[in-house]
Amino acid sequence: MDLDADIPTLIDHGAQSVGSPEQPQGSKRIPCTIISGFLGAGKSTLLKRILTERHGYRIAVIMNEFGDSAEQSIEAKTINVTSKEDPTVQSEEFLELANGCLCCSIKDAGIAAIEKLMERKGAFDHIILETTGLADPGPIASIFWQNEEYSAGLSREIILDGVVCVVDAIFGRKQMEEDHSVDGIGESLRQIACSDVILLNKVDLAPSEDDLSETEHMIQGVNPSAPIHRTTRANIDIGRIININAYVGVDHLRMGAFHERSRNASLDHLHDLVPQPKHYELRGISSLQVTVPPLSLCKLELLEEWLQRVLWDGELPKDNASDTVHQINVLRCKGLFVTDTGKEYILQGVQTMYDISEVNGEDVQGLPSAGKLVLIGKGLDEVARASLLKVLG
Ligand SMILES: Nc1nc2c(ncn2[C@@H]2O[C@H](COP(=O)(O)OP(=O)(O)OP(=O)(O)O)[C@@H](O)[C@H]2O)c(=O)[nH]1
Repeated sequence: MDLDADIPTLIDHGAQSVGSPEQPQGSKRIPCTIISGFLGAGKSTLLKRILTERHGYRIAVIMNEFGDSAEQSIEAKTINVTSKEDPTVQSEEFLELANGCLCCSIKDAGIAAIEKLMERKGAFDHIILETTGLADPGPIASIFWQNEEYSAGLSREIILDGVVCVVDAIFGRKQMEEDHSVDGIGESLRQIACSDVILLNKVDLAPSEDDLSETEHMIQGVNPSAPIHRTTRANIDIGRIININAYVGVDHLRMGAFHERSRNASLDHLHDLVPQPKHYELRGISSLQVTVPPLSLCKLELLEEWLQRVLWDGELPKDNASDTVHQINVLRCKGLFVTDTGKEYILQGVQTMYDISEVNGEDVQGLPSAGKLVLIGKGLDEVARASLLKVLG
């Protein structure tokens, strides 16, 4: 199943930030894609494909290790000397590949690896970061927002493009059904919840069409907003997983005491993304989708307060009629809001962080008559829906 029609594409038209530092003239930020995936689902197969195929993109791939997956099987044009201290020492941290890609091995995870890579700026146009070993992509996606060091420096150079999850078509369903962890949300479900694109890989091994459909149905139940692409040996048009601009408009975070408005942004088709509301729950994870009518600015503020309560305090605002605490754990949220004054806003959020940014006037092509809101996480039941609808009503 290809759900392209439902892709929540957020397109950057070079909109200017509101309340955020201006981009230096002529500097274009490098998009970064995070790849997560179930054990054995085909992440390395996908990366190998990216590093070897002639796709025309110059991609820097940061792998947790390339000893077994790349070095032996990929013909490198050069093995670069990268030691600053002693240029005669070959550290083999970077491989420049025949197809124009750059392969980089993470020994020091996260920011340090990206910083090191950025020393080679100009040699690539896109970064792909593999998260093997870091099963939950949420925290790594959030370093693009929350890490002070990162925000101060690299976020001016790099922008989160999207999170891709590779799911095993054979064992994926079982992994999701049996998924558990101490806080009740297992790794595979977190990965699906946080994804912007899903590759259902190993479809050649699937016993039947029904079996694949059932897995897709389960994935969609957890994350209705991510398109699913069926693949064999991770054979995917690379344009479907990179430059998807899933996070455009998110430069700054709002978390705890942070209250920064971020840059403008534009979007395309977000209003088409949400299928009809239905409640589907898998190990406590479900999604809540609502159509949001045109809002007054006052209503928009009330909606934002509701979101803050849910994202930051992990509970619904208390109903006057009862003292019951209704706990919520949101892993991912996204939305489009339209105001009665003709403005559009997009919401993007990962875990406790979110950003609401106004869409640039010139980027609004035919104002949709209504907005949408999608929340993915725990506790998003009918009580949560009623509470949200009360705010919107
Ligand atoms: N038949 C078939 N085999 C596949 C497919 N994709 C990957 N494989 C094989 O499945 C095995 C696991 O694939 P990897 O790409 O190593 O999976 P991974 O997600 O990187 O695995 P971990 O890093 O161990 O979690 C390898 O033997 C691949 O050759 C596919 O679509 N069909």
